[in-house]
Amino acid sequence: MNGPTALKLGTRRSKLAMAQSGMVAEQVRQLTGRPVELVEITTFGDVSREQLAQIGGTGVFVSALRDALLAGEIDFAVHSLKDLPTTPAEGLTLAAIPVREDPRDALVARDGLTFEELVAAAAALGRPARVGTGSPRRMAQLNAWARSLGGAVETVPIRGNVDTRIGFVTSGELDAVVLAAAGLSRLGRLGEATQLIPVEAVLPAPGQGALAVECAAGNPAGLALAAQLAELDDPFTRAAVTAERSLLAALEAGCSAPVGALADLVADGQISELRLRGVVGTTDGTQLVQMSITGATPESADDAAVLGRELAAEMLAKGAAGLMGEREL
Ligand SMILES: NCc1[nH]cc(CCC(=O)O)c1CC(=O)O
Repeated sequence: MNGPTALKLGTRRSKLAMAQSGMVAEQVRQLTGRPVELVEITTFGDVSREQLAQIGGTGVFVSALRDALLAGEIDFAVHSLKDLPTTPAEGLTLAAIPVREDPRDALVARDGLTFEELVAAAAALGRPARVGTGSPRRMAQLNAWARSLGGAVETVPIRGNVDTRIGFVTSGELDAVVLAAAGLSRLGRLGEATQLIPVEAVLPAPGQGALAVECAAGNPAGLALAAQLAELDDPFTRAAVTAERSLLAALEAGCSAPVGALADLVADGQISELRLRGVVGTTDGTQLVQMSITGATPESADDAAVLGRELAAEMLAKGAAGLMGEREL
C-alpha cells in the first residue's frame, strides 16, 4: 500500500542547517500528514574557504537551494533568514517565516567570562582580548563596546562550523568567539555561551534567529504547498524581519556589510509600537551611526518595510553610506 508521497526538503548539510531543517520537517509532517525527506545540497558558501566578507556574502548559502527549487528537484527549502539576499527571488515565494528564536549574539569565552570581564582581564595583562569573528558587523560593534569599557579587542577572522569555532576557545588560541544564540540553541549548545550579548551593545544581523521556508511560485503544486505551509508563518516575526531587511536593502548593504538591525515591540502606555533599531559602523568601531525609529504596530509586512526605509533615510543623512564603504579587515 502506498502512503502519501514524501515532500522533498532541500537543506545545506551543515549540522546547524540539518538541525533547523529537521525541526521544520517535523512541523510540516504534522501539518500536511505527509512524510518529509531531507535532500542535502552543497552551497558555494559551504565549499569556499574564503572569508564571507571577501566572497561577497550575498546568497552564497542559498543559490544552490534556490536552483534546486526552480528545477523542481525539491519541494521546499529552509534557509537562515539572515543568509537570504534582500532582493526577492523570481519564481519563488517565502511561504512561511516561523516564530523567531532569540535574535542575540552569544559570547563563548574562556573561563566562563563575560565580555566586560574578558576585556578587563586582558587589559590587566596589557593586551587586547582576542575574539574570533569575521563578521564586519560584529567587529564594528565589539570594537566600539570594548573601547567604551576602556579596553580593546583584537578581532580574528575565523570561519567554519560551530564545533570549529568553539574549538578555538577550548584550545586556548582565542579568548572568545561570537556566534548567533539561535544557532547554538538549535544545536542544543546554548549552555556553552558565557553571555548573551545585550542588543544595546551589539545589534544582531537583520533577520538573525529567524528561518525562511521557501517554495516555487511558478507552478500550481508549488503555490498549493506554499498556501499550506503559510500555517507555519508568524506574522509578527515576518513584520519585524521585514523592517530589518528593508533597512538593509535601503542602505544598499549586503549580508556581509557592517549593518545591525533589530525590530521589537515596545509598550507605550496601553499601546504597543514597533521599534526598529539600526547600526552601521566602520569595522574598527571608531565611527558608528546608531539610530532608532518607532511606528504604529504594522498591519502588514509592507507597513513594516516603510519603517525600515524611513530609518535608512535618517541613517544615510547622518553619513551611514560613507562608513559602509570601508571594507578593510
Ligand atoms: N552566518 C552564518 C549563519 N547563518 C545563520 C546563523 C545562525 C542562525 C540564525 O541566525 O538563525 C549563522 C551562524 C552564526 O552567525 O553564528
